[in-house]
Amino acid sequence: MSDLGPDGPDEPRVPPTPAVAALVFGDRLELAERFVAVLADTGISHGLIGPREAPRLWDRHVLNCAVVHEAIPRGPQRQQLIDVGSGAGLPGLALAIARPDLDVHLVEPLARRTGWLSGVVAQLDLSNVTVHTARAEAMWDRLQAPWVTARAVSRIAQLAEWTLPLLEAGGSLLALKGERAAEELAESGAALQRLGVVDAAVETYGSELLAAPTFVLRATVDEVVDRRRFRSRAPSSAGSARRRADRPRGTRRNGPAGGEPRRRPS
Ligand SMILES: C[S@@+](CC[C@H](N)C(=O)[O-])C[C@H]1O[C@@H](n2cnc3c(N)ncnc32)[C@H](O)[C@@H]1O
Repeated sequence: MSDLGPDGPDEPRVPPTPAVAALVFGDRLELAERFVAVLADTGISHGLIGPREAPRLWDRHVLNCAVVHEAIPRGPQRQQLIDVGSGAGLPGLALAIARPDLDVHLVEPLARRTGWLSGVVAQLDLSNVTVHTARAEAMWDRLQAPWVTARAVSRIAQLAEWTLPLLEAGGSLLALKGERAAEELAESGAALQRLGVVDAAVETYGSELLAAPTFVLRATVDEVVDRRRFRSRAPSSAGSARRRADRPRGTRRNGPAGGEPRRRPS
């Protein structure tokens, strides 16, 4: 792997490790450095991250994502986390490196991206990561966790539709957002409530460590969300075909609340 950029020897592609990275990653710093090196190399050459991002891979991407681990208390047991729309492994891989006590599921529909992600997981020998090639909605019957993360996937109302059914009762969606997170929450608070969110707030992480802190829109549910609240059509997967086959004849997925069969007009 070359550490020189495409513009020649004066243009280093792998950014130097900032001192603060050791505070965030502790004894996993070397793994984080290897992740940054892969991002700077095949992450860019495979188009998962823009070439202009190379100099700011640490502060704007890997550290910016990893500091969010503070939102997740350490418990006596391993916890599951589902990262939706992982792309180049952000925030999922950054969190899996920072927190080996988490079992991280990367959910990303584009096979080209999950192929790359699986390669990185193998290269870094990360035993706490599983990669799924699927949309979030296709995982509703297959994964459930107390934590779901996402960065730059969609606005919060749409993201909530896709991800809330992946949460256990009491679980939280942690959506990494820009500076306008509070505005987005104000616009979408009512929609989130309708979707089953009982508590939503904007939190900041990394204020003492990073030049620009990370804004997280946290949306919490108190019970497993009834998927019939959602407009999103079930994905065409073996799972949804099976669910359709299981459904009594004459009923529809988006039937009236309570799941009563919709009556045919006589
Ligand atoms: C702009 S990229 C962001 C990637 C990464 N999270 C980051 O911050 O660099 C958005 C990603 O979300 C994925 N995506 C879009 N809709 C999705 C869905 N319904 N379920 C899971 N992933 C989705 C896309 O394939 C894409 O990789």
